[in-house]
Amino acid sequence: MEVQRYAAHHLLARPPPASMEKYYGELSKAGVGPGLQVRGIDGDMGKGVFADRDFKAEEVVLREAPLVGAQHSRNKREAMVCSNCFRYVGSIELQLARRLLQKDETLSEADDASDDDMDNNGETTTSMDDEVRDGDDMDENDEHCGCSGDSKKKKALPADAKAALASGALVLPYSNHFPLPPVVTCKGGCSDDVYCSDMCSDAAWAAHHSLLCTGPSSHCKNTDALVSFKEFADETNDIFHIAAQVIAATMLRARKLESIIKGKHESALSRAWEPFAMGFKLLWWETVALPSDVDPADERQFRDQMKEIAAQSLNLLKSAIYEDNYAPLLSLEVYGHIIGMFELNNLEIVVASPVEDYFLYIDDLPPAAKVEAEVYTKPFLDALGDDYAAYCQGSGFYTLQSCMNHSCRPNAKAFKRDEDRDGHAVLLATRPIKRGEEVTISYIDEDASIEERRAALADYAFVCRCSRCLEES
Ligand SMILES: C[S@@+](CC[C@H](N)C(=O)[O-])C[C@H]1O[C@@H](n2cnc3c(N)ncnc32)[C@H](O)[C@@H]1O
Repeated sequence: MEVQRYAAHHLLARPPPASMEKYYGELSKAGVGPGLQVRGIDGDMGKGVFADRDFKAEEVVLREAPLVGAQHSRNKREAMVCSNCFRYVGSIELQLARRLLQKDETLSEADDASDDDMDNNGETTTSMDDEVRDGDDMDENDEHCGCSGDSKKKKALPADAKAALASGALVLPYSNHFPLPPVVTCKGGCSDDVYCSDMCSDAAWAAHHSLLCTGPSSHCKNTDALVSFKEFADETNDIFHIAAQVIAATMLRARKLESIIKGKHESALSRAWEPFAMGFKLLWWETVALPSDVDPADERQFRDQMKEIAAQSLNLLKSAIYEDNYAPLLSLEVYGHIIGMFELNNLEIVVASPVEDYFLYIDDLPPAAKVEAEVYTKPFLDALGDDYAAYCQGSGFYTLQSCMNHSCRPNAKAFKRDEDRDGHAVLLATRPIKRGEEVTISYIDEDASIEERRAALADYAFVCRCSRCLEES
């Protein structure tokens, strides 16, 4: 046990500046983040990202794929996207059918819930799940077009219309203007994940999915436990899905390295862990800010509940993929720090939907063509209501973006352009950035007052020391 604890501490130790700079230097030589350099900062700020050349205002500073990431589970049921690169797949018809079926399910769940409420004499309850569920408060991309379906007057669609959409028997006008890559199913045979190409399927399989697949060809030793782990994550916190990716990816890399560094499990594990060792981490349940609806007197109980939920999730994952050689990686301490790392570093994955583009296109057609097309499209738009504009939502950990410090006077921002239709993080310069200057983003709404900014940054567990906060305090 002591040995295991030591090994977990070893994994969680902050890498010394020299090995950190070597790691990012090698990434830079390999072409990751051209024009940027990661280096240590004086004081206790750890590391930051610096411009290695001048950037013009509005220029792309960084475009980077997530190291690990997942679509939020609720969103996964309505938007069908590649689990590796987050591009939409299939066809407009298939996407519409999925969305409509999901809407039906949500409505029937709501009916069941209102029946339950009646059973509870009308009382409503809040549970821990409300605190730990993640990603329900997306605020990007929520501009709606003027073509919103009329949900008040909506008529139920016949079931066969949805089936015809899903099977491809019903082709909507102009949908061929929005071609999507074909759906590639998981090579392990699970129905949880689909891909846009064999390349994406192979990449995910090699990186982590071979251990996290619930299908018949999975390499996981107990797929029943894995199914329970995934259901538990869906019910409590999506972030557990991504934590499992980190663990599976590290185990798979360590196995490969072991064949090179023969018999040295520990050094193979440390080397395999390196991409995540670099991420800034704190223990999840001790770090998250106390939600406003939790009484400060109940703080300990709140944190203990979060720890308990993490422990339950980890136990399910261990039943599925535990191996003695990687015991420290599967300790609660490391698991809690992986989730804490996401809390402090992750970026929202947002991908605009081709379904919204499609309805906007129909809305913009010349009047005669529009009337003709709407005979087919309007019933679907009405059935969807505002959901026609739902987009892909998820969360990802990005190697370079996660090294960027916050400033209330940032010089860069995360911004998806029209052409950015995948899960890459895209950062644009908000003003000219000179070579040698630190590249900073704002983690919060920087237009708020200093008090509001401080309160919002409590979620990230630090007191801001940017030039603006220093001036204003
Ligand atoms: C996403 S990480 C940024 C990279 C981090 N400096 C590192 O060494 O990995 C966020 C953490 O960096 C530190 N940080 C970022 N911006 C800061 C700021 N303006 N003032 C003080 N600390 C900051 C905080 O500890 C914060 O939790």
